[in-house]
Amino acid sequence: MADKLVIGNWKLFGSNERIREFAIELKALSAGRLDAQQVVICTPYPYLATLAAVLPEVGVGAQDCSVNTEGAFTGEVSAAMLADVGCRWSIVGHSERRQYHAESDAGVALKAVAVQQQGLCAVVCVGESLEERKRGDHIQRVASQVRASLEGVAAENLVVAYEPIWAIGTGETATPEQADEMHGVIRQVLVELYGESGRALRVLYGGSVKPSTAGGLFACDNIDGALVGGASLEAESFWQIVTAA
Ligand SMILES: O=C(CO)COP(=O)(O)O
Repeated sequence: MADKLVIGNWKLFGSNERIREFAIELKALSAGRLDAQQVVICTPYPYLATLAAVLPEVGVGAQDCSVNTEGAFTGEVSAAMLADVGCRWSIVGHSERRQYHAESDAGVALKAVAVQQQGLCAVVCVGESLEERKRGDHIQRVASQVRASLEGVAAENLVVAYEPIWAIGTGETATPEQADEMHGVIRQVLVELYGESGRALRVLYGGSVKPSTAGGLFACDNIDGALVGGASLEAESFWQIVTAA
């Protein structure tokens, strides 16, 4: 498992029954080789506590978090609540949140701060659209997204995930060269923002990661792990990606 970090993002999938089956299957496949610091699963909110109970061998993560701590904010879930149910990670700024809920870079940064203030690790997502890549604007776009999405965010308990929008759920993975190039750019920005501690931050790749593509991506110097959507829903394919790390 080297020192890569693999995070599964279940998005809007799952059920109590599915999580219990998944736990049994993953325990059987992994036979004691799981490390909760390196393997994380982000489920919908209602299943976080179940996951923490049935699969303590993995880190438990949420897919979003409120900027608010408590109050009259119907429908929101705070970082303190996430911590309270055994959650140690939260994705913030996923492109699906940015697209369907109009989340801005500034809003994402506030969420990351809220997550970190409760001692959770924030997984901040960035990534360009297909149009931006075709125009040749992708490097500049992602660099500016990283800067703006990390405004006020600490280097401690921070992971950045590069997820090109055109590669999410499309079956079209970025090539290791495309991903490694962008990860190098992101690392440069992290050094700009945090000095030498920025160099040690983990930058994950996400977007159609499959057992067949994980090895090539993980072989790249700048790729510190993966944020896996579809392939994290089955214990077998998820475990194959974890073992490729
Ligand atoms: O959005 C993703 C993970 O956050 C990637 O999803 P897929 O792996 O299904 O492309």
